[in-house]
Amino acid sequence: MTKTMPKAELHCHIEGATPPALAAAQAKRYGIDTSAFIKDGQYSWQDFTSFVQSYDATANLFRREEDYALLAETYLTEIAAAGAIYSELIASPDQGDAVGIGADAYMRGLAEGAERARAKTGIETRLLVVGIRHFGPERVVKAAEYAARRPHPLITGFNLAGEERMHRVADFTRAFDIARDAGLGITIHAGELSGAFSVRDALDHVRPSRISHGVRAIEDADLVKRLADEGTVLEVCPGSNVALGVFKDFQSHPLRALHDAGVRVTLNSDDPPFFHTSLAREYEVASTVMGFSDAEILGMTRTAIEAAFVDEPTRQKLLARL
Ligand SMILES: Nc1ncnc2[nH]cnc12
Ligand SMILES: [Zn+2]
Repeated sequence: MTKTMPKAELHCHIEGATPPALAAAQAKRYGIDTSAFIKDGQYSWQDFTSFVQSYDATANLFRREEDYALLAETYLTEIAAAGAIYSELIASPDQGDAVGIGADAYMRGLAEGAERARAKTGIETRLLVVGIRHFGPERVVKAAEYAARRPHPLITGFNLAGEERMHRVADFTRAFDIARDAGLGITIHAGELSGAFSVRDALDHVRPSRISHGVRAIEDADLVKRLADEGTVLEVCPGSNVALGVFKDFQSHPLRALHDAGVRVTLNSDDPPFFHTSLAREYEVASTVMGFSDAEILGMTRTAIEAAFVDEPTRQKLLARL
């Protein structure tokens, strides 16, 4: 029974967590037509490329610092009500620039929302600055330089997301070196749309403590062993993987195989309403469809908090709540 279990999430894109009802309210506020990407109250897309287009169109519905506070407060309050005690949100300074308020106001808004949710529910939140792979290495370096300035105390990590099939991981080593040298936690999207090679490249060139997805590593037994030996934590999103067709269904998903091979795995929602899921549903599916015991699932939550990009006192406080 996972409903009342404590939960933690390391991999959720904040704009990708926008409830369609909130998207509709924002669209009304700004007089934006959403019929191209919201149909019958659901986000509409067919493949990863059109998912990114819907994602970007939704992201553009948030235009003021207060909008971002509302978005973060709404999502964090929702998952706290489902038992989440910790959340890391993937946030893009490029998006703050795209809507014209700049990265600082964008991050301040998200942090304000996180603070409101914490005051109401106790949920602890951190923000991960993300570089967008299909914007190219130079723009990702700029995102890393922004994060390296440590512009907000809640910003504790750096990630790379976007179109995994563009460029090579090696093209982004400078961005990750800048982020790592600034003391930020390092994670990277790999092994989702591209195969095992992209996970190996991530380990070789970026040396992350975590990988967003990483699940295609299952195609290479030696790589699975390497992940287990090195203790790299995978931020696995089964609902996202099935929705995007990375695996055809939950029964074919390698979460059980990775877990039983000793790889440290966690449960995450990625872009929950886009993939018709939620953090609570990921926990429920892990239990009722993938057959994980309550103890195994609690272990995944523990792993998430052990791998969280937080200070030690906060980590200990969170571990004490498990
Ligand atoms: N699943 C995903 N993969 C890569 N980039 C993303 N941005 C938002 N969701 C993503
Ligand atoms: Zn993701």
